Amino acid sequence: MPSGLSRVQQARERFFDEGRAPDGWVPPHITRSWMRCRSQGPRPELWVPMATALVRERRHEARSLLDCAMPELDGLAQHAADTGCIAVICGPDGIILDEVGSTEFVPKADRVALRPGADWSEGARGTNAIGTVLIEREALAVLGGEHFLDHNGFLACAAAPVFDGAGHVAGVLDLSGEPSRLDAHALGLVRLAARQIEHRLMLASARGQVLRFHAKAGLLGTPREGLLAVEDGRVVAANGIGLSLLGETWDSLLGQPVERVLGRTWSRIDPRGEVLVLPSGASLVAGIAPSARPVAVSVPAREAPRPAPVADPFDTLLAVAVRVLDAGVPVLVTGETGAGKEVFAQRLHHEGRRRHGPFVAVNCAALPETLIEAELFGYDDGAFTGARRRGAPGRLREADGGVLFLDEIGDMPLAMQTRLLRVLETREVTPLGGGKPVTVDFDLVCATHCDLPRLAAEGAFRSDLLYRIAGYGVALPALRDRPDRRGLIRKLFDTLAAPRRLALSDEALDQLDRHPWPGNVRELIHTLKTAVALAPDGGTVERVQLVAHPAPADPAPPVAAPVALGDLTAQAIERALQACGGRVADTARQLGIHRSTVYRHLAQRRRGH
Ligand SMILES: Nc1ncnc2c1ncn2[C@@H]1O[C@H](COP(=O)(O)OP(=O)(O)OP(=O)(O)O)[C@@H](O)[C@H]1O
Repeated sequence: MPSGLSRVQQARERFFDEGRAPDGWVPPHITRSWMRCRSQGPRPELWVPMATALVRERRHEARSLLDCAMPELDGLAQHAADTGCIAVICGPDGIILDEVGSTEFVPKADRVALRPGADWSEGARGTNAIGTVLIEREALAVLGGEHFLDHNGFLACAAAPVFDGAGHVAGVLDLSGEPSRLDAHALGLVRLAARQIEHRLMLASARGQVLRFHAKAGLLGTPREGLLAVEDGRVVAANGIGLSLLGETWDSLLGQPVERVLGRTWSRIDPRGEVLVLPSGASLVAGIAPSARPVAVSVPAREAPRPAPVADPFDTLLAVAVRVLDAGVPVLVTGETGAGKEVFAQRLHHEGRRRHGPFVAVNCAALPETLIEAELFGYDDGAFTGARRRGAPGRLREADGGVLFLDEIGDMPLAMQTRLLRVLETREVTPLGGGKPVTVDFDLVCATHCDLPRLAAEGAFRSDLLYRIAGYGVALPALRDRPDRRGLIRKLFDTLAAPRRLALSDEALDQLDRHPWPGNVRELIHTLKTAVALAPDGGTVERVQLVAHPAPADPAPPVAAPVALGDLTAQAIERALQACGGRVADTARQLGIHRSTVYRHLAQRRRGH
């Protein structure tokens, strides 16, 4: 379908390498989207699957959209299967709710997580047909290299918004395939199907009396008619066709007295149809639609077209934790470094009741003790003399209405623990400098690699705070203990290797599966990235380079006692810190460890451990 792929290539070079606007080289909606995506900064490289139970819940929430879309999806399924594409329907947040189409394309779509439960908003995936439609609010195509992220470059997608009667996007319908397979009619097809879904959705859900109208009498009663819902003499909903027939927009029309729009004679309209003379002098044929009724929900929601993947402990833990957090209970996530505690917290936010509020993450080990108080609780104008004279609200207040994530909570100094406890008890924050207390409302997620009950027993952590933050505990398993380890390794490899079309040999998979992974998923991702970087395009990774770690089951030699290892790590960090002039980021890079490990070391040094 795309002609001029090289133009896109040139546009990419202009934009990504030279920082120049790609105007005229790609369609204007692509330019606008690239600009938005660049200003948002980097996005996660990997897609973390949504728990199956949560996908089911999303589908239940969107059941009227799905019921109304089902006839169109069934219609598109055949077209998609014949052309080697898939058709998907998403909710208003860009989460894919259902997919149908070519079984041949599904595994390829899977590589980039184009599947139910995945988030295809622009914020998550950069420029793509679904996410860009949600922002541009019109049907459009995104072809090959027009995708913001390189690894989506093998896709060609055409999508159209589905509007409800108030002009909100209720969902997005999308056709996706490889550029050579998506035909020239795809955009017209999704646009037409989206209109039909809107028509059905409006008839099924509009309040009041629904009027149908068109300039041509023969189109009355078809999905190409205009619809207007009237309640208490005012317009409460309209479909897009109705707006264009009347020359209105949702903003100009909703809430208006119906006489203003349709003229005095509107009340004479009957079900058989009547000629209506508008205040503008134009005439339309109008009738009354059968009374609105709630959409039938007896049809069971469609299940995802493939069997559920091997049980992912992350998924199971997440589904329960979301419910607990949504009930206002603080969640404490524990697990080894790199096990995915922060990813878990982000997903709790993303899938919980506060998903539209902020996600504010504070790494308690990364903040110098002198700054942590101001950073968390904020300060009033004049609380400090010198550089920053204006006040700051503090991270706790920034989290209002959202989720506050306190990472490495075990490293929080005792004085700060006391203040935090007071905030959690009173739900009020008092900024430094004696300002007035401000009420805050957030859901709390904390994480730690420490044994908090032991710290509490030793007096290094307040036990009353421990009870407050650990309303519900989630212990993330280490990678070596995960039953789905092989599947996870393969999935991460496939995602990272997709742009290079690499395969992973069974021997390499066995080798990865046997490794003890003390650095958990973080170490696995680094290892896979290195393997992918070293392999030739289109080849097979036969062996991977692994750092030698003593396997946990190995009889450990006496010198490798954990304490001695801990000391060795501390010495290595100290040496690297010295060599890097105390710069944490450089130190972490030199040692190939995460910055938070260095910060944690510094925090322990501060506390004299
Ligand atoms: N289930 C997952 N799928 C994909 N990537 C993951 C998953 N879990 C973790 N990761 C990746 O592994 C890395 C480490 O994850 P994260 O920072 O959440 O771990 P952590 O337990 O908070 O580590 P630390 O205690 O060292 O801060 C990140 O790059 C993250 O993107």
